Amino acid sequence: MTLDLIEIRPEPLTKGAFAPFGQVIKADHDKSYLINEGTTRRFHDLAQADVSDEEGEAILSIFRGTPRPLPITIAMMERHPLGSQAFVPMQPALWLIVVCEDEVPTPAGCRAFIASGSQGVQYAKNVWHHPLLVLEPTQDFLIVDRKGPADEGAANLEEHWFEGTGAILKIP
Ligand SMILES: NC(=O)N[C@@H](O)C(=O)O
Ligand code: NI
Repeated sequence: MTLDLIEIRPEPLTKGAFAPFGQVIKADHDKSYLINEGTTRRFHDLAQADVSDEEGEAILSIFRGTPRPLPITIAMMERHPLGSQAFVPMQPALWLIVVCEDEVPTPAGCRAFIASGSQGVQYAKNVWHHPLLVLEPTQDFLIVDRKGPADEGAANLEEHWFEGTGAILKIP
């Protein structure tokens, strides 16, 4: 079966452009102050984890991403109905983000962003996004998201697979 593929060109990640989907996590000087006798600059309160629904608690993990085959094809989107999910890169390499505002995601409704190695994001709760997309052989990310009660199963992961359609990311 041939897929009906559209092309999406990633746009540069900015706070304003990403605002409908969550927050950009970046060392923003305006939100910083010196601590530790002036030896450390704290970039304070850049994003707020939203994980407490249904007895959730915040956890920190590391995702070691590896590239998908080229051309990167977006065939599905996912979301976490019970909590936010933050990705903070642990090395200076570009990476990709794909999100969608629509209640039912479609390839044409997706927006793609290219992020620098000094930019992280937090997807707001229940925002459609594609699983981690990296460009280097391995890219580590610090993840802040939600752990729920043992019996909740996959309650915090909803997937939507496109049927017969998809999007190819045109990487600059
Ligand atoms: N499934 C999982 O833990 N990872 C995804 O949520 C993702 O956004 O990469
Ligand atoms: Ni996710």
